[in-house]
Amino acid sequence: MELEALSVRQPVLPSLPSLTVQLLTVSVILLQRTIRHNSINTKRQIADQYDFLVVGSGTAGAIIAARLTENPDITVLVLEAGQQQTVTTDTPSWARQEVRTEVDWGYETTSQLPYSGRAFDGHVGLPRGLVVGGSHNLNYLVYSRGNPKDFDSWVEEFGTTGWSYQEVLPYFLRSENNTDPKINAINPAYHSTNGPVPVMTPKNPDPIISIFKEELMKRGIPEVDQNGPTQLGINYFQQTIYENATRATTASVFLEANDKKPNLQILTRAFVTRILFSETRDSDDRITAIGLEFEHNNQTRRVYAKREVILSAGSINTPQLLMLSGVGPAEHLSEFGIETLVNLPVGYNLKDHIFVQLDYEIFNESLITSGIDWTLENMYYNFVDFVGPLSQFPIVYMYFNSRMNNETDWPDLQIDFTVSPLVNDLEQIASRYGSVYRDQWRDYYRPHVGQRNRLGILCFHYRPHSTGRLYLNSSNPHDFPLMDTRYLTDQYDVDSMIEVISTALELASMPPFDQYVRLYRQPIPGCQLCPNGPIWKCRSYLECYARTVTTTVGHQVGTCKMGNTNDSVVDPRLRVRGVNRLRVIDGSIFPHITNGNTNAPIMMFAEYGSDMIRQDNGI
Ligand SMILES: Cc1cc2nc3c(=O)[nH]c(=O)nc-3n(C[C@H](O)[C@H](O)[C@H](O)COP(=O)(O)OP(=O)(O)OC[C@H]3O[C@@H](n4cnc5c(N)ncnc54)[C@H](O)[C@@H]3O)c2cc1C
Repeated sequence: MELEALSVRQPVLPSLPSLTVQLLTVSVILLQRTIRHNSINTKRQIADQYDFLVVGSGTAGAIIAARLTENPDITVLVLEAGQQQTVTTDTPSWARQEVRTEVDWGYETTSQLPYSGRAFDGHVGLPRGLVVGGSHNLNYLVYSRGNPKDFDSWVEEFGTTGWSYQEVLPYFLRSENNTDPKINAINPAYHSTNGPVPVMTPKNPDPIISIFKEELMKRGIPEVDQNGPTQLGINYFQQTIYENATRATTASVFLEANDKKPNLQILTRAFVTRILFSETRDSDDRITAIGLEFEHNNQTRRVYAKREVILSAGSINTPQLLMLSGVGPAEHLSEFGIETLVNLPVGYNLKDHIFVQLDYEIFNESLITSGIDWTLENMYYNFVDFVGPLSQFPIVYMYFNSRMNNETDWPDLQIDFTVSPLVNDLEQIASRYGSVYRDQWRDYYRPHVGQRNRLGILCFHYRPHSTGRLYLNSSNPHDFPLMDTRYLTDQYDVDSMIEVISTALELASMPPFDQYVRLYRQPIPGCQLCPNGPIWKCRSYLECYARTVTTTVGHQVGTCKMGNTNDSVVDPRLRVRGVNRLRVIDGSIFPHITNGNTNAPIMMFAEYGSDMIRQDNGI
C-alpha cells in the first residue's frame, strides 16, 4: 500500500470558528458535562434501610442498581468510594493517562521477582477505577466478549449450570446497542441495536494501524467480528463510545441517565469497611447479611438491607471486604485476629491477562489521527464535531494460535496495533519504572519524549496458566491487600509470551511495514541482545523482555470464583456460599478468565445477576 494513498484517507477536519467562539463553546460544554456528572450525587438524606445495598458503582454495580430500580417499588442505595466522573475520564484518547491519578486506587502487586516485573522493581501496577463507573473509566473501551468456548468450558469444568454461551448470549445482547451496520449485518444473531450501551467501530482509525490490518488481510488473515462465532482473525476493536465521541461507561449510561429516579440513591466518597451479619444462624447454620458499615465525611455509619447486599467492588476490593467481614479462608483470617464466620477460599484463583508493549517510531506523522494534546482546537473538534485526536482510541487486534495450542478455534495469542503518543515529560515517563534501572529508562525514552509518532505493538497471551492469590495485609480496611499475581511462573506462559513477541517483531520488520515503522534502536534496560541473528530469534532477549516489562491489561478476575465445586465462593446464582442475602456480582466471580477483555462479560454478569435477584425475590 502506498503511503500517498493512505494519506489521502486522513479525515478532513471541519473549519474552525474564531478563537473566542471556540473558547466560549468549549467552556459551556465543559460546564454542561461537569454538571451532568455531578448530578449523580444524591441530594436526599440517606435512609436507614433500603431493599438492596450495592457496594461499588463500577461496570457491574451501575447496571445492577439501574435494573433493580426499574421497579418503582424497589429502593436501592449504591455506596461508591470514588468521586464522580469527569471530562477527562470521558475522553477516549485519554484512557491511558488516568492511571496513578485520583481516579485510580493505585494498587500494585507484591514483588514478582525473579519471574516478572523487573522494570518495576518487582511491583507491577494494578490500576483500578476509584470513581463512579469504576474501572470502565480507566479502560481502553474495548468491547470483547471472549470465546464461546470460555463459557461452555466453565459449565463442564466448574459446574456453572446456566452459563453456557447460548444461555448467556441474551444477557450480552440486553446491554448492547451496536452502531456498526456492517457488524450487525454479518452476525445478526450475535448483536443487538436495542440495548443502552453504545458499541461502535472506530470511524477514523489512524492510517498506520489500517496499513497493518489491510496488509495482514492480504496475507490471508480473515477479517472477523470479535464478538461473533469465531475469533481467529483481525479487525478494529469494537469500543464503548457514544456517537458524540465520549466514553460510554455503565455509569454514564445507567446511572447518570437515571439520576431523577426517586428510588435510586448514589453516595460517592462512601467507603464500605464491613458487611454486617445477623448474630444468629439459621437452621442450616447459615449467617445472614443485614447491612453495611461505611465511612463518609469522616463519620462511620451503618445502613441496612431489607432484601439483599450485593458486592460489586471489583476483583480486589470485594474479596478484601469479605475477608475483613469474616468470610474467607479460616487459617488466613486467624492471622489477623478476624473471627471466621464462613470458611471459604476467598482470594484464591487470581487470574489476569499480561502483555508486553514493543515501541516503534512511525516515520510519517500524517499516518496518525489520534492523540492526547488538550489544545483548544482539539477540544473544540471533540466537543462540537465529535472528531479529532481526542475523540478516539482505535486499536487493531489479531488473534492467532501459538504452536502449543491445539484447540485452533480457541486462540491463545493476540497482537494489537495502536498509536501510543509519549507525554512531553521525561520524568513522568521514567516514574513508571522502578528505581533500579530508572536512569537507563530515561536514556531509552529521551530521544522520543513528547513524540506523537509512537506505534505500540502489544503482545498478549490470552489464555494464561499462571494463577495468583490475594491476601489481606492487615485487618485495617484502609491497608491495601496483597496481590501475588504470579505472572510468568508457569513455563507455558513464558513460552507463549516469547512466541507472541517473536512473531510481532518479525512481522513488523518485514516489507512493507519496515517502510512505515522502526523498532526503537536501543535494547530495553537490563536485557542483552544476542551477538548474531535477528532480534526475534534471540530467545534469551525475548524472555528477558517479557520478564522485565510484562504488565497487566487490567483484567484481574476470579478471586471469588463461581461454581458448583468445593473451591468456589459463589454458586451459579451468585450467592455467597453459607450466607443468606449476600451476592457477589463483579469481575471476581470468573471461574477462569475469558479469552477476551473482561468488561463486556462483567456487564453480562450484571444483567444476568439482576434477573436472578428479581426472580429469587419475586419482584
Ligand atoms: C487500565 C485498564 C484497561 C482496561 N481495558 C479494558 C478494555 O479495553 N476492555 C475491557 O473489556 N476491559 C478492560 N479493562 C478491565 C475492565 O475495565 C474491568 O474488568 C471492569 O471494569 C471491572 O468491573 P467491576 O465491576 O468488576 O469493577 P470496577 O469497575 O472496578 O468497579 C468497582 C467499584 O467499586 C468501588 N469500590 C471498591 N471498593 C469499595 C468500597 N470498599 N466501598 C465503596 N466502593 C468501593 C470502586 O471505586 C469502583 O468504582 C481494563 C482495566 C484497566 C484497569
